[in-house]
Amino acid sequence: MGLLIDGQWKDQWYDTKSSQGRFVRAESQFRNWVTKDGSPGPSGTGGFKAEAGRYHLYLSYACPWAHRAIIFRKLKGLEDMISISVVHWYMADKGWTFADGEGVIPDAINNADLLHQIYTAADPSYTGRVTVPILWDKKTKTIVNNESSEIIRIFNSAFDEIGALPGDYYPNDLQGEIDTINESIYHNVNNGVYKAGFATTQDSYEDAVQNLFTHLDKLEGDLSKTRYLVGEKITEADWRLFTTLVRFDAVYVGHFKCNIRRLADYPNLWNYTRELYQITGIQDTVFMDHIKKHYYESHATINPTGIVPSGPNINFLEAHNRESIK
Ligand SMILES: N[C@@H](CCC(=O)N[C@@H](CS)C(=O)NCC(=O)O)C(=O)O
Repeated sequence: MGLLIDGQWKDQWYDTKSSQGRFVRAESQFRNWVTKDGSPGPSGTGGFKAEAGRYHLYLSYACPWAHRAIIFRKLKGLEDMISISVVHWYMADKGWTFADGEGVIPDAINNADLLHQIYTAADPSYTGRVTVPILWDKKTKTIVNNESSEIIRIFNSAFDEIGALPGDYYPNDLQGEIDTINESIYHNVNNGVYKAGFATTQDSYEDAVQNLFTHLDKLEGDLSKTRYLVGEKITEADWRLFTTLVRFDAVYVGHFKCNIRRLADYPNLWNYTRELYQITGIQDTVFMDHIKKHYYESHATINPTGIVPSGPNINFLEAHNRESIK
């Protein structure tokens, strides 16, 4: 684990000393948008028109943020239009790499061995974390965007006129509600598990884990009343929650010590997770092997032996009961 400083790689773990043991996630820095006509999006500069074959996604199958992008590429049928590379699950002193391994898809665009080479290819003096996902423009040879919440919005609509599948997961009339739910779930659940797992003091861990379960309990209640987070339609908010829930019992309960309850102990959340998992194509986006090996092997400060637990056995294909909830 490390970061780039003025384009030079430095191997260092997250600094929690300056934040009293709390884990604070850094902001993503590349914030341009691909749009239908190449005009600028909500942030950054223009020049990135939606074109088949022009863009490439750098992914990790382990990472919940990258998983959002994999899901939207699948839901919107963008697989022939947007090519991908997939990093190795093991992230250590060199950061993410393209070392040989099952499921790894080498970088055929920039021929990088290490993911940080993609950041310096875009900006030779880049300072910041080297994260996935990354949306790369083959034409101008730069990073368009490295923020998953924006990459999924790009995929949701920018390619609609050039052959993307129908489906709007961020419809106009629900945007306010989706944004509000996202904001809470991001801080308390998506990032909440990391705040518990990466805490380096007992107090910061306890604050984080209690807060996480307060919010999971609330979501359990909400999902007893509505089938999806924003009512009867699956939206972006559901997919953003899904990538954390699908990892919960396999990784967050054990490795991140989020063990007050398991997902399997929440009837509504667990049925809801299985329903989303069973939607056409979604199970092909879940790589449990990369997920478990990444967390348990890569975080040496949390799990120094690198032993990956054998269990739990989770059957995401078991029938769910969500049709009964309207
Ligand atoms: N805000 C970013 C976060 C992405 C992120 O933190 N990805 C993790 C993998 S799960 C990563 O690449 N971490 C490497 C690091 O922080 O050095 C997003 O949502 O795209």
